[in-house]
Amino acid sequence: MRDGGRIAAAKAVLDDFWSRRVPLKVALADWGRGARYAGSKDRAFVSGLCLDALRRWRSLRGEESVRIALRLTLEVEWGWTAERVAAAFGDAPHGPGALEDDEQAAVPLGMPDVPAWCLPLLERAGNAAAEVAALSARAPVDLRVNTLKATSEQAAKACATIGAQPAPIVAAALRVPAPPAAERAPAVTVIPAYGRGWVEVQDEGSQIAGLCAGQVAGAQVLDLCAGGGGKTLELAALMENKGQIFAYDADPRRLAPIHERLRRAGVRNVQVRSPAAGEGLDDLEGRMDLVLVDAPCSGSGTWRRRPDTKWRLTEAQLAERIAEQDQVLAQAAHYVKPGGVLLYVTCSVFREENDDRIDAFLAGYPAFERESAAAAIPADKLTAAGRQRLSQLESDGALRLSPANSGTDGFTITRLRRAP
Ligand SMILES: C[S@@+](CC[C@H](N)C(=O)[O-])C[C@H]1O[C@@H](n2cnc3c(N)ncnc32)[C@H](O)[C@@H]1O
Repeated sequence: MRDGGRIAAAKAVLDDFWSRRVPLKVALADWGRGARYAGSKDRAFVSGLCLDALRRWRSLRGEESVRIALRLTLEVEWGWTAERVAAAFGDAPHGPGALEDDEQAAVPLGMPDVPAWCLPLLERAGNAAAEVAALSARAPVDLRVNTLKATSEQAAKACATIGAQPAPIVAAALRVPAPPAAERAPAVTVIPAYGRGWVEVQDEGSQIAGLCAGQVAGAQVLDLCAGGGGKTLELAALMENKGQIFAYDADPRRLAPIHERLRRAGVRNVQVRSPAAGEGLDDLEGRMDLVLVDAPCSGSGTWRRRPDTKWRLTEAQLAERIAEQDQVLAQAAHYVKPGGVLLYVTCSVFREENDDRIDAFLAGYPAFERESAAAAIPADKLTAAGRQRLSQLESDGALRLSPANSGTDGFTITRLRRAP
């Protein structure tokens, strides 16, 4: 496809996204089905352009005009010259139509690139201007080395072909820097090291959240919101396949990929319990050394990777997530043994989904008490600089990771100990 055709396609996808408010990947897939002529490079261009436009939608004037947002994305983010952009727009019959004078003259606005109703929440979370800017940037691809199958040296060597470098905080983690705008990130899932189960794609912040489980080899662990198993796999490696993990999720469809992932990663200490098979958790009551609640949340910490989700989030949805968080915390409490730990994790930076939920929980469950999450991480799992950094990121009883303060996705981690 010619550039003009690709830009016109991005406009059609964004128009569809805004009119239906579906996930961007749905709008892209629907366009792709009708565009059999589009090759993989065309699809990557269209999706990359849509994502970059949505990352800075308000400051690139998307609320005013999709065409202006696309023009500014290409010029400001992708570094195209004004002449190249104008030629592509006006390339009849492929392009989206020649730019008008007012479209040519539009300059970016100094607007925060989040929905207006989220601003007070981010202000309460602190450092709002820097966080909003960091949440609107591209993210690197982080890899977790699966120590059940490879050493960090083996994995680092095998992933050098895709530009992976040591990540700054987690000792064995690898990071593929975000590619320059207009370039594609390397396809991690096609490299042999991925096929062999040596590495998993997992943001460094998510890896840190899992490490807050602490010294768990040989322990009895319930991963109550296991979903596709990202943290289950990490816990199994941390436990060196010793002890037992029960992986559960209220939504059996979310659990579906876990079986294949466990197999590929060489995990042997996980029992999947699915409500679809009528498998409950009653026998685990009061028996778990650790219950991980990787809670359903707004995902505000992941807006770098999924910028469409910030524009789709509504206040009603946030209220629903908050109700689910209260429910799942209360549920989790019953499985923690006396002296055991409840680890509460969200990929949200909002205090409303973290501190407020924990305060509400502790009011009803006074046997639990906050303890340091960063201090629980086994020392050898962090780089020296990472250990120091994390010790500075704990405040009001939670470890707070974010693109601006730790260079990771936003995660808030609270460790609660049940009295013996
Ligand atoms: C953030 S996702 C989990 C991601 C997963 N741990 C991972 O690392 O890939 C949250 C999950 O919580 C599940 N969930 C929501 N309410 C629940 C409940 N009351 N009990 C168990 N799971 C629940 C959702 O179905 C969803 O899969």
